[in-house]
Amino acid sequence: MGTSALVVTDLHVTYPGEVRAVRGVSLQIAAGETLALVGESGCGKTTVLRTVLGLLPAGSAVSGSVLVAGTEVVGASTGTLRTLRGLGVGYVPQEPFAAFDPVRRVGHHLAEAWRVHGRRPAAGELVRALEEHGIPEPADRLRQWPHQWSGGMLQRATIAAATAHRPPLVVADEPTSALDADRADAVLADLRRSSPSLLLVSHDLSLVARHADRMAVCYAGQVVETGVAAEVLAAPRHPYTRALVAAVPQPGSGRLPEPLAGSPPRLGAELAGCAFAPRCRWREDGCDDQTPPMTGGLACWVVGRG
Ligand SMILES: Nc1ncnc2c1ncn2[C@@H]1O[C@H](COP(=O)(O)OP(=O)(O)OP(=O)(O)O)[C@@H](O)[C@H]1O
Repeated sequence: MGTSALVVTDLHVTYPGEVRAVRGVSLQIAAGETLALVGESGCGKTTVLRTVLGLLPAGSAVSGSVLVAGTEVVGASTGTLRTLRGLGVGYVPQEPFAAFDPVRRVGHHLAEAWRVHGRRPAAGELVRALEEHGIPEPADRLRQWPHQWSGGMLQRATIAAATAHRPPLVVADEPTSALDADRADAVLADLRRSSPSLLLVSHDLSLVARHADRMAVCYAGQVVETGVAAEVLAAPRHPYTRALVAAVPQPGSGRLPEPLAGSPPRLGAELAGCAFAPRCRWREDGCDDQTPPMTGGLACWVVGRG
């Protein structure tokens, strides 16, 4: 078997101010695979992504291991991380308009993917990059300003920049949340086609169902369930995953969405027991005592036993 695109082992990240955003996350992405990281706002998805990119704010405490195509990110030098970004891992941001400098032409932004590595794109390389992502009349388009492009086209240009050097892994943080459903599907299809392996952060479970091979469900900085995306979504096992799925409207099913009551724990303190227990309808005595271990893709004292 070849080297995995990403192996995260027992990752802990604490931001300055004692915010324990990630608490013992382990993940693996095989070559060719798309893994979706899902969960409510604040559960630590972006923090995992920032760690993979080596872009945590100064003063953050990190332990564990993050191997990107075999290269250790945790504790790596600034130089190693700079080389890794773009060559080892490409990044697609959430908001394409925010990613582009409004007073620079699109071609300038795209060329930056080469400049950061001390290179200059060869003649025709920028045009080819846009062509590969279905941008019509790329030579003319390169000379345009970001505001002359649609959000979907700009997001294809960020994908072109992220994959310019064919990195083995691409990470994308809610890459289609600013797009309508049709454009979102087209952009996701483009992203998957051009990414050898993909870590996709998304809160949109229907998008995950259509585009991810596997998924990991995150709650309060921990992974509580992981598995084949279609199987997890069709038959969620963890009480939190069940609640997430039940909260999604299913047009035509005759079933009303059930919003998840309560809020996640504050991330300042050590958590005792299962972090989801205070919101869990299956909670039993003992759930608060110890954190359930991840066994067979599930971290739950009650469901895991049954
Ligand atoms: N620079 C920072 N300093 C301190 N706390 C931070 C910092 N960045 C994020 N946090 C906190 O860390 C926790 C995890 O944030 P993170 O952005 O990883 O969550 P998320 O699941 O990606 O949320 P969202 O879907 O809203 O982006 C949150 O409580 C957040 O407020």
